[in-house]
Amino acid sequence: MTKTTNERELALAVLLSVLKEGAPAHLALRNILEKYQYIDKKERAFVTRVVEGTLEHLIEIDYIIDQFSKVKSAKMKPVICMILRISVYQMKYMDHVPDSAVCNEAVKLAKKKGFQSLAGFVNGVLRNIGRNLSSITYPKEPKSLCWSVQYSMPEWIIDKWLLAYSEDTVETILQDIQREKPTCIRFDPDKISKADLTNRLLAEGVEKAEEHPLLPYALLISGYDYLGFLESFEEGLFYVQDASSMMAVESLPVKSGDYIIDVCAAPGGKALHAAEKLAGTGHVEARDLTEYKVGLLKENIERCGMRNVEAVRMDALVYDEASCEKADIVIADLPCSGLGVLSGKKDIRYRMTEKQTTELSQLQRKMLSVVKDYVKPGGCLLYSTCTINREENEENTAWFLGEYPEFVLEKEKQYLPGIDPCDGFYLAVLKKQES
Ligand SMILES: C[S@@+](CC[C@H](N)C(=O)[O-])C[C@H]1O[C@@H](n2cnc3c(N)ncnc32)[C@H](O)[C@@H]1O
Repeated sequence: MTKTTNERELALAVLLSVLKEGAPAHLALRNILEKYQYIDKKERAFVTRVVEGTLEHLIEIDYIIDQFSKVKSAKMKPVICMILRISVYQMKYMDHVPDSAVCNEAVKLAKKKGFQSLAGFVNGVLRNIGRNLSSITYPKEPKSLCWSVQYSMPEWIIDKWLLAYSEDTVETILQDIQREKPTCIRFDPDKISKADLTNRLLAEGVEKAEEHPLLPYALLISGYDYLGFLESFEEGLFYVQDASSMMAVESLPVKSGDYIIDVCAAPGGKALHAAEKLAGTGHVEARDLTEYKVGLLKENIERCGMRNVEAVRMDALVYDEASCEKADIVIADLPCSGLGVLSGKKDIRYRMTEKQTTELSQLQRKMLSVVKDYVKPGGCLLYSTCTINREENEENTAWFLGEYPEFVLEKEKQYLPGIDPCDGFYLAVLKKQES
């Protein structure tokens, strides 16, 4: 087996686990890169690029395959379909890989995976695509179909956004989602200065580290292999988090000594950020539903060396009498459709359905009506999601204010990808009146 085949085989394994078994892409990719730590930086970059690129262009790739294959992609054996997909991605988007090499490797991989009898089919479809790639015609209308193929976004999502935002805004969002972006990290200026952290990162092999335009304690970094390998990460000197998500805690009136409950806290971005704002005082109770999630919280608390935050297993849907009117701040960063973070999590768009977004908005309402009681009079409830779906955001906040007039809206902001310099994110700060 050649090294090249090996990389494609790893990409194939990740994509099958994502698109066939429903594993989240970032976790499936991380697991395989951790398992194959011995492969070099270039090979790891190839696997990452093929996985992310194939997901990013999946609808377009299937459209291309379906132009040249009698058996449509939806009807193919999953392994064969996925081999064709990663191959079309390389042919269309990786100029340095010759089409003939892509075809040969695809045929070898099909045989290796036990599909000897379909090797000719794979070869025929790919050679045909290779010959005609530059003359493929794309749909021109309706807009949602045209953009669906161009930006590989399911049509129902585009239709939903077109109802909420202008055409220009929707196209800006779609373009931004396809753009390659640096990773955003948060650091605690009380622990390390920006200059010292930047120097550490550059010394550890990160190519670029720049201040984020929204926040002085956020850096945009790029040109690294795997963050988990960096000593500065292991030492807890930074936390990977988008700036929009940092704006949630940044919008809160956190003061020394506050008691804060984060009802859906894992993996801990906002809980740890709030604990940092407390500067060693007060207490953050970081809750989540399962032992696994509480484990993730504990890992991050430990790595960041925080003492004023504690991970607790608790169901946000079940009323906790002991918390009634105890918290200065309740953070409700609730499960959502994730349609604001499609740039980093490229697979969400293929998993989420319209029906699920409605179910999620109902779930969010239920959670809010339970956890609102934990806020002290005069305290605040933060409601946030990483989606740009109005039903889960502004509409839920309007519903909440109608149901619970003891709360008033202090702040509300919808960040949009491409319009704001960050992911899509929604936040509402709701203050509970004193009387
Ligand atoms: C958007 S994520 C939270 C992200 C987190 N606030 C952060 O900043 O890192 C939503 C979380 O809600 C948790 N969750 C889902 N249902 C829950 C429930 N019934 N009770 C508590 N947590 C729940 C999920 O496990 C997930 O970790």
